Amino acid sequence: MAEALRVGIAGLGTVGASVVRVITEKAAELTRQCGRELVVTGVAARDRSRDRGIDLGGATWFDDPVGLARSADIDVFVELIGGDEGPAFACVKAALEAGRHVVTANKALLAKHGVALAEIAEKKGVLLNYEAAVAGGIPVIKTMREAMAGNSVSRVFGILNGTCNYILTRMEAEGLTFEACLKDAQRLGYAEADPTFDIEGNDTAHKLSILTSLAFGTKIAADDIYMEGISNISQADIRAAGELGYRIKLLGVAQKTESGIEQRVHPTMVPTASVIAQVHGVTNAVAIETDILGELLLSGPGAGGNATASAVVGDIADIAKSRPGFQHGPVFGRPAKELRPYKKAQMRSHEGGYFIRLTVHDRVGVFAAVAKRMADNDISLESIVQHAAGPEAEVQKTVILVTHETTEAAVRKAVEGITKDGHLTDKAQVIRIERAG
Ligand SMILES: NC(=O)C1=CN([C@@H]2O[C@H](COP(=O)(O)OP(=O)(O)OC[C@H]3O[C@@H](n4cnc5c(N)ncnc54)[C@H](O)[C@@H]3O)[C@@H](O)[C@H]2O)C=CC1
Ligand SMILES: N[C@@H](CC=O)C(=O)O
Ligand code: NA
Repeated sequence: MAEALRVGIAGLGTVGASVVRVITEKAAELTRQCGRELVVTGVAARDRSRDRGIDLGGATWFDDPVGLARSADIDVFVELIGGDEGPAFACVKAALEAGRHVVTANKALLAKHGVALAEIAEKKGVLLNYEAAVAGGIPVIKTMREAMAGNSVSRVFGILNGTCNYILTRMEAEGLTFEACLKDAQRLGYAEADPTFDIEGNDTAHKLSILTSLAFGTKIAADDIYMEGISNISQADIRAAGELGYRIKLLGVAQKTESGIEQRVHPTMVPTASVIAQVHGVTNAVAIETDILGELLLSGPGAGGNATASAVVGDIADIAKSRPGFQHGPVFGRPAKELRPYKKAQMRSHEGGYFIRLTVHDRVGVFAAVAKRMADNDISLESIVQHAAGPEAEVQKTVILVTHETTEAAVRKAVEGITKDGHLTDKAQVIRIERAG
């Protein structure tokens, strides 16, 4: 049997501790599958005395993750610290420069430094594996990088953040508040160390930027993503969506358009009957549309210790099985130096349907004024619903408009006009509708 693969793990939190547990509990099966043992020879974390309920065996403890990254006693360095700079960046770079294979679950790091790190990995002839960084346990990186050779992707989109999908699902199903659902997501180990990254869309954007690069062969451009989170989605939006046959999901979407690549993250109305609308709780889903394969939808657990550890251990096992000259190819599917510059499509030219919820004064002429602003901007309406609006029902009404296909620029202009007309009692809520199978 080949020599054992020596693994160094930095970060022993939700994911790190689960990875150690899986490697320990599944040792015999992993050895059979990889043809060699996986042994954790070194670990680094902040608090040495904490009881994590895991068996670290004879692993050497490092207070400094960079020291572990450079250790001669590891073959693969696993980064599970998090963050796009600081210790995570320093130790991944150090490990690659020292010629160690790297496995990471850190999408924030890859969104910012992925191309530069890939260049180092490719120069050094080592692997940089990151399956856990996008959609947790779903094998979407392997699928896009290895199983779809020759396919040209036109659109990739999905539910990429387990915390947000968990919050939206429970708000709808149980009528709970946003805050209560977020607290539970944190308790269950789904949320980022700073949960604003989840709820404001940054985490989805980080993941989307990686998928965009794999899909279109472009450099990662996370800063060019249009982004809106779910923190201002209310029970009123969820109810209104339901009445009109939609469900609200936080989607990340990357698609080819005539003017470039559109990358956007925002709450989205998807038809209740679509498959993606049936993706509940912490589950993620990624839809990929290509010329050869057609439409592919992958779904599965997107966050949490076990789901994420499954992807991390899969990446380590790939390294255990790899032999020089028989590796899975470049980090982002094409050699890092050959990734093309990313050409951004402006959000104002986005085309699609829109849901617009207006809370208006209940007085003569308001409905007609709203309809006029729509017509002035060439926006044709699929439906208009008017309701009494909550406790102020005597004096205000809710008007919900669903548009046919139009442009973002037209909708923004119409809503600006309606706001200027002075009929609104609250800020207009605009949610994009996505075509989804
Ligand atoms: N929790 C989840 O469901 C998922 C997490 N991820 C990613 O996995 C990574 C880890 O996430 P979690 O385990 O949830 O975070 P966590 O906060 O539970 O664990 C992070 C660990 O890193 C340690 N750490 C911090 N600074 C350190 C330093 N200077 N040296 C050594 N250790 C240090 C902390 O003490 C902690 O043990 C992050 O990049 C996260 O985005 C990816 C997919 C899912
Ligand atoms: N915070 C993330 C963890 C996985 O990437 C999420 O909720 O999806
Ligand atoms: Na994954």
